[in-house]
Amino acid sequence: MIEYRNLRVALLGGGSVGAQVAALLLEHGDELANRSGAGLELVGVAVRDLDAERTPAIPKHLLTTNAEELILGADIVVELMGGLEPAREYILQAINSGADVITANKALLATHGPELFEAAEQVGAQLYYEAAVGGAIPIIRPLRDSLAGDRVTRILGIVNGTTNFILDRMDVHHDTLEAALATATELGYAEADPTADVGGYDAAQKAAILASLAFHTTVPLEAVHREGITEITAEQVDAARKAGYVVKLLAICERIAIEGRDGEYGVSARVHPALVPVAHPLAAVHGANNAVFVQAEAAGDLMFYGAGAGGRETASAVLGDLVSAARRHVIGGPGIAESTHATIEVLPMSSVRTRYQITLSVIDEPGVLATIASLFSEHGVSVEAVSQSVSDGKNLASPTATLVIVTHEATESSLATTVAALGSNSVVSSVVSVLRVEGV
Ligand SMILES: NC(=O)C1=CN([C@@H]2O[C@H](COP(=O)(O)OP(=O)(O)OC[C@H]3O[C@@H](n4cnc5c(N)ncnc54)[C@H](OP(=O)(O)O)[C@@H]3O)[C@@H](O)[C@H]2O)C=CC1
Ligand SMILES: N[C@@H](CC=O)C(=O)O
Repeated sequence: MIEYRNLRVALLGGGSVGAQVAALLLEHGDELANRSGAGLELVGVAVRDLDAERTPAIPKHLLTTNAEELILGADIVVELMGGLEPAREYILQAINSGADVITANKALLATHGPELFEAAEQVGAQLYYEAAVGGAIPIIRPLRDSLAGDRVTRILGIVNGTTNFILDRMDVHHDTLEAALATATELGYAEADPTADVGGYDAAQKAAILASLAFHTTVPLEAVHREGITEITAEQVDAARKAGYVVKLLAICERIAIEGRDGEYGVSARVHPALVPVAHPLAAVHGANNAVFVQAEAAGDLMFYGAGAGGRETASAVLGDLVSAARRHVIGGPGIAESTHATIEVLPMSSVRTRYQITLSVIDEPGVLATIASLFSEHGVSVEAVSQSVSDGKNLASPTATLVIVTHEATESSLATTVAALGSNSVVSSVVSVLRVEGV
């Protein structure tokens, strides 16, 4: 039997993820010690309510409400409380007392990442955050280490398990958004405040983290364009399916050429619902799974897929970080600096180019199609396909028809002016919906 040196592990949070981390750490301690070269001793779990029921149960003697005391003397601090404060304060306390830190807190990293990385660099500590994006999927390490020698050009993915679960339920089981969210919450996928999921905030935080890492810069959270799924209706999901698409909440981070500045590039990051063709691999991502496509100049296309949320699944990524942190303690040496010091221009949403599907309710009379087509062309947006459904016959005095128009790639700004012109034209009764089309 090998005698290992013990590392003291303090866990902050014993909720969906924290309780699973504690259980796995206690169950698999010997195996983890063999892989790390050090024993991992769980010295305590900080929570708010000592009497709350936990699944799986955490031994009572490990629970404490005194996080600050727990951090003192820990070699590794695992932050799984969520939220900005006091998580930020505790992480800084841990770093400054010489501990390595593991966190799954994307909200904190997207908001205060530079401050935390800087603090860690100052004292030679390491901040690990594999679980912050994509749950169980290894995506942070591949971007930070495996692809460090390549140039990433695009990331396209589903990075929020809750919204994917909801949209999938709406599509496959015809659940309402509210019913599907209640199930996602029960299953431990949703954030403490699920507005973070359905409003696209959680995905935007993950997009900021991925873009910063992939493009070796700092992409502030405020620079990520964000739209959630709260406006997506059952009718849109059904209509999309009939037209050969699935609605997904996507995060897209791109390195794009800056118009009018030869040879110069900027980056953009956006989160919004989009239509994905049914044949695209992202359309087959069901439940709370996530999938991230990474395009890099030399590597080409890579796809990362798996459980994007869930306590036990996410705990797997946290334990991977724990083993890495323990190995670093055994081997010694400085931490890996986050290479986000370069400043690359973050481009506004108006400069993004993509395709769109616009659904219009129009007056059903001769010449309307020609008027609509000329409005698109006047604003520099090229139409790829048009389909028209017959008048509903409800109002015979002024019959209407539904036009579904799919465009070629256009900039957001030209699409916006086109939609404004359509909305104010007398042949258009209403602009029913505008959705971006991705993954074509
Ligand atoms: N759930 C998931 O699928 C995933 C979650 N994450 C991230 O992991 C982190 C944890 O998520 P999750 O486990 O779902 O969250 P939970 O809300 O289930 O758990 C939070 C835990 O932190 C404790 N806590 C909160 N505030 C304090 C405080 N001020 N002092 C002491 N303890 C505190 C709570 O104590 P008490 O139980 O007593 O209330 C609870 O045990 C979050 O950052 C989340 O974004 C990342 C990937 C996936
Ligand atoms: N609420 C998040 C949890 C994981 O990050 C999600 O649904 O993806």
